[in-house]
Amino acid sequence: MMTNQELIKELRKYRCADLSDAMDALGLVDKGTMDEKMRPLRPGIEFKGFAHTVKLLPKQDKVKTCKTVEEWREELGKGCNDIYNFVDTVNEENAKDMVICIDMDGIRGGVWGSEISLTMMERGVEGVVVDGGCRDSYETNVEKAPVFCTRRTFTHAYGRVQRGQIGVPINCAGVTVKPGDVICADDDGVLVIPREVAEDVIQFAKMQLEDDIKVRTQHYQNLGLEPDETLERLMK
Ligand SMILES: O=C([O-])CC(=O)C(=O)O
Ligand SMILES: [Mg+2]
Repeated sequence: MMTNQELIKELRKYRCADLSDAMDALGLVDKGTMDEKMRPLRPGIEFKGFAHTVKLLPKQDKVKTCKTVEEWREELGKGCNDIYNFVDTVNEENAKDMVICIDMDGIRGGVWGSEISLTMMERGVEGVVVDGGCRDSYETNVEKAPVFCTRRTFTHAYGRVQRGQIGVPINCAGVTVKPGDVICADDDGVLVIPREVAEDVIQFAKMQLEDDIKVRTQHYQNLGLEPDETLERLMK
């Protein structure tokens, strides 16, 4: 049995493609494959970590009509206190290797954005996977925030969702994610590897990547290309 730290260090060597092929080898074809609507906010985001799950629910109460900005500030503050109660379950002690996974139950709303990205980057999370919306997308990319989401939107989460549960199994882009499952994200999408099979995938992923590097190294030579970091993943 590997420690989580040993496991994640090893899994970070592999591409989602290698890990997915390894899941295939174990008979788990597409069991952890999130819907392809789950995309990185920009090319080049890659991370792996352990799921911290958040479930939000469709808003039940009617929204208020505010007549003054003071009234609106108070109302929005109340709404945010409700929706964002998960923020303080993440801190500098537990954030390392954590991937926040949010299920918005199919509701529109930019629960993620350029401010909460900075909050979570300060705390030290590995990444964020939102089955739902991210807004302030341009700023979030300027900040180099590690965000995957199924939609971009300018809308807020206020008036659209409300508090659900934290640390329970969720449905995230078509896959059941349990707290502690391994979340693997790169330009191809997001793969969920249940913790209980995560050590078993390694030998198969290693085979896939070793074979790939061998074949592609030959192509690089044939084409007169300089080797790059994609051929050096196993040296990390
Ligand atoms: O209001 C929110 O929390 C979502 C948002 O726009 C941000 O994080 O910048
Ligand atoms: Mg914002």
